[in-house]
Amino acid sequence: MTSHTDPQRPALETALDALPDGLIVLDAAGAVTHLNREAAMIGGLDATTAPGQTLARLGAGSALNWLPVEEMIEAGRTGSVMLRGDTVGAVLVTLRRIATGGHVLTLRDLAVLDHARRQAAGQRDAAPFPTTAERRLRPDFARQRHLSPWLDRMMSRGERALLQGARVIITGESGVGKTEIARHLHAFVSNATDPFIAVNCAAIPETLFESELFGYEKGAFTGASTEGKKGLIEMAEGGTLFLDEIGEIPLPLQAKLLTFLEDGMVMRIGGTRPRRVSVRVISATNRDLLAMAEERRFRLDLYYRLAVVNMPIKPLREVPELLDHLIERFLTAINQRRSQPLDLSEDLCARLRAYQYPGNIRELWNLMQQISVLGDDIDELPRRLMAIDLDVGPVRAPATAPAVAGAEDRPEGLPLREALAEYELRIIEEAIRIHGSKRKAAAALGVDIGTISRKTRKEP
Ligand SMILES: Nc1ncnc2c1ncn2[C@@H]1O[C@H](COP(=O)(O)OP(=O)(O)OP(=O)(O)O)[C@@H](O)[C@H]1O
Repeated sequence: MTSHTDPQRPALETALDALPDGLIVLDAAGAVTHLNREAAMIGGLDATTAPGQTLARLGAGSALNWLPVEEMIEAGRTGSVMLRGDTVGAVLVTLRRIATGGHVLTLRDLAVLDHARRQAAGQRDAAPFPTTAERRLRPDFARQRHLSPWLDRMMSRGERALLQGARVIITGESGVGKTEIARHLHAFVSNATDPFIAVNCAAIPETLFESELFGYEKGAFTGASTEGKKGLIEMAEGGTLFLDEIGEIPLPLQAKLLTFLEDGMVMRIGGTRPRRVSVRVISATNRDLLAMAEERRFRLDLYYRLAVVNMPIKPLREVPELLDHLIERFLTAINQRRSQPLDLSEDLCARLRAYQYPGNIRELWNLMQQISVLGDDIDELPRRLMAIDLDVGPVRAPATAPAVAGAEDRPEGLPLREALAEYELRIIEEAIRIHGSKRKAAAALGVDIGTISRKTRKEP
């Protein structure tokens, strides 16, 4: 290893930061001399303050319990040990002594090794495996449920439903975390090796839908593989099939999906023999499926097969306790990648809290990454954030109006679309009442004044 004054060091550090495994080097006194980016990610460690610290001090409050490694060093032992943490999962740490009298530690995330093992065994996954940075950003649902009784109730509802074998549909605006919730529900009821197959129904071209979902037998059509191919439903055998954006599924395919949901049998294209497949189905949408059913664009019988239990997820702007937590969590994640920690000014924090996030959690993460790049430069920061009038203050949804109009929440006797319009009007009127003018209410709700005027105009 090179010393701090070695001119080669920046190049070497860059190379160490590109390693897929975590690497920590300790000197003979047990102080950290090097800690690469992956080690900071996997271990939840702060790379900026690491040099010179002992593992015991550095590890206090980190994502992993480092005690077994400290004990090995103290006992003069080397070898491998498995560490665990709340949000990190299992990490294999290997300790070796080096000629300087110090130690080198490598950190390998077991989830990555397990994924590689399954790939080698031919059990391909539909989605590429996320990087450690992405996985470290995965929601800390235990903490979030503690902070938000509403989220806790909703998650418990989903967990109970799956335990009882009922199908769940997760509804809510884009970016509220429907996919993450589906992943959590899957993990809650499955073994670690059970497949979770996420299908984005909006992303599959209509012509390929049937073969992707149901697979085909060899020679089923020109261009078909000579081996035939399992569809995504079969790939989810023994695990969970997550049908995201279910509202986008083409009508003819809806009938075929309905048949599968009713009898659990899959017929590949060109096949003659149906196969029984045992999968749990979770679906999600940001569309109003009942309104689509009224317009004959979504089959009502399919809706009732999929939506035994509904999990309506609130937009981020209506869950301020989660917003604060996420700002903090994303800031920590950003700082793990920076050499100089990002310090958010009070003004910027207030803006991040007041903003209405039409793109929800995805937009918050995107904004925070932009801020990390642009710094506190007012001229450069996204205009939508800087246009907020902080004197007006944020409007959260009035307590009288439910945040998401779930089927069970709608006023007696009103069709869903009218019920939604009525909720919207209530929220707007409440904002006008709180802020005293339509202009201020528009600013607080993050819409333009024209929208407020139009929606509050009384029909003759
Ligand atoms: N509870 C959460 N805590 C932290 N990050 C979250 C949480 N929920 C979602 N995210 C992050 O926000 C982004 C959007 O989440 P996700 O894809 O689950 O939303 P979605 O509702 O499924 O969106 P879409 O409807 O567009 O598919 C992802 O980067 C995800 O990791």
